[in-house]
Amino acid sequence: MNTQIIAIANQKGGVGKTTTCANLGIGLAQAGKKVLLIDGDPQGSLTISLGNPQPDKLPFTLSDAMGKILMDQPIRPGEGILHHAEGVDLMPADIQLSGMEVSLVNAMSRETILRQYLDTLKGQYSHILIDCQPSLGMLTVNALAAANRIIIPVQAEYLPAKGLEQLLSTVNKVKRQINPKLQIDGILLTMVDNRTNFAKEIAALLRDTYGSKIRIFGTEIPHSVRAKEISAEGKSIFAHDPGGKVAEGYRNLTDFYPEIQTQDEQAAWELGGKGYLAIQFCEDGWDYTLYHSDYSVMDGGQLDAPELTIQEAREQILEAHHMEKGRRLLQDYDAVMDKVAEAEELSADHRPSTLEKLAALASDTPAPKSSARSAPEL
Ligand SMILES: Nc1ncnc2c1ncn2[C@@H]1O[C@H](COP(=O)(O)OP(=O)(O)OP(=O)(O)O)[C@@H](O)[C@H]1O
Repeated sequence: MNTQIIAIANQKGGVGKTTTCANLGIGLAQAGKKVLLIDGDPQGSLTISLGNPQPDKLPFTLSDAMGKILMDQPIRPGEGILHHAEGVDLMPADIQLSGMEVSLVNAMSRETILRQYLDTLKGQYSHILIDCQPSLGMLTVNALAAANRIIIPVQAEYLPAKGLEQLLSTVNKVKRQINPKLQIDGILLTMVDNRTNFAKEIAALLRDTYGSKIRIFGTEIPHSVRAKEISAEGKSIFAHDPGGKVAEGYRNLTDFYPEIQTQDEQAAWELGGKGYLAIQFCEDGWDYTLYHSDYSVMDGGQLDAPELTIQEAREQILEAHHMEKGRRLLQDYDAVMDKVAEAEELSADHRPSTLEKLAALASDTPAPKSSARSAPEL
């Protein structure tokens, strides 16, 4: 099984990491995925919110698992993993994990201890979600080193720019030095209060500042006291308040999530009025086509660099075509391809047929010219 490992990270506390981890995880499990949640925070809030009010009474937690990896001791299959009634598995955490963080400082391969632990579990799950602690310390670095994706929840109440810069620079460092596969899935706005314009302003600010580099999820999680209640209940928002708006938000995020995986392999962008770029993963790298605004072909080719993420490939392609400046607005790939097909059909309709050409020759009047630049000559 190909396992997606998703770190839910933001060094700012109380932005909705735990709530997102639990509800996206349970949402994915309800959609038939095999999901493991990892509590990566010594506060154990994920562990508590999934019905284990006293994490320090649990016989085995993440610090034990990481300790065994550090000591080169074997871990029994499924050791310490708890099962939640709503279909997810959980590797819990308790306060001992902060002691583990201290011992990691002098350990060999200290950044990859969690990765080594997850390597023992990988084939058994389609998704592993890690709830990170609110800091950029060694435990978060371990989570980023183990993950291939990151979701960044941002509370829509504060200007998040400065903290985000720090987080992004840590992500880039981890990507450069330890984990080149790491990529940011997107920023998720949480606790959005629709009675104020604040969320809209923050979303607009985030789009302006990061929109060309990072996806800002179209789905937002509304603010609701019902979300606050779930951690005491030990269940998901889907069980606690299935008809509520927070459940709807997390349901939308869950539905959208598999699409993100597809978008990693093929995507299209509108280039701020200059046309479109479509990219698709192929065996040797990235196949791409640039289109004019009328969807006629401008240029195309292949970038022989399969190690790049789709966003990195996009930037290299645009740079090679001197189009690096300006906006890139993510489009629905299939919708763009439909438009391209329509434009091709239209240009084929306008292309003179052989009969028309012969008739034009006979009557000595010129045949109508093809309007599409992409159309091959007859
Ligand atoms: N959509 C929401 N509406 C209202 N309250 C929410 C919502 N989502 C989460 N909360 C509440 O906000 C608080 C912080 O949420 P959560 O624990 O998920 O954040 P966190 O980023 O994991 O925090 P920490 O950094 O401390 O681990 C909790 O009390 C939670 O119940």
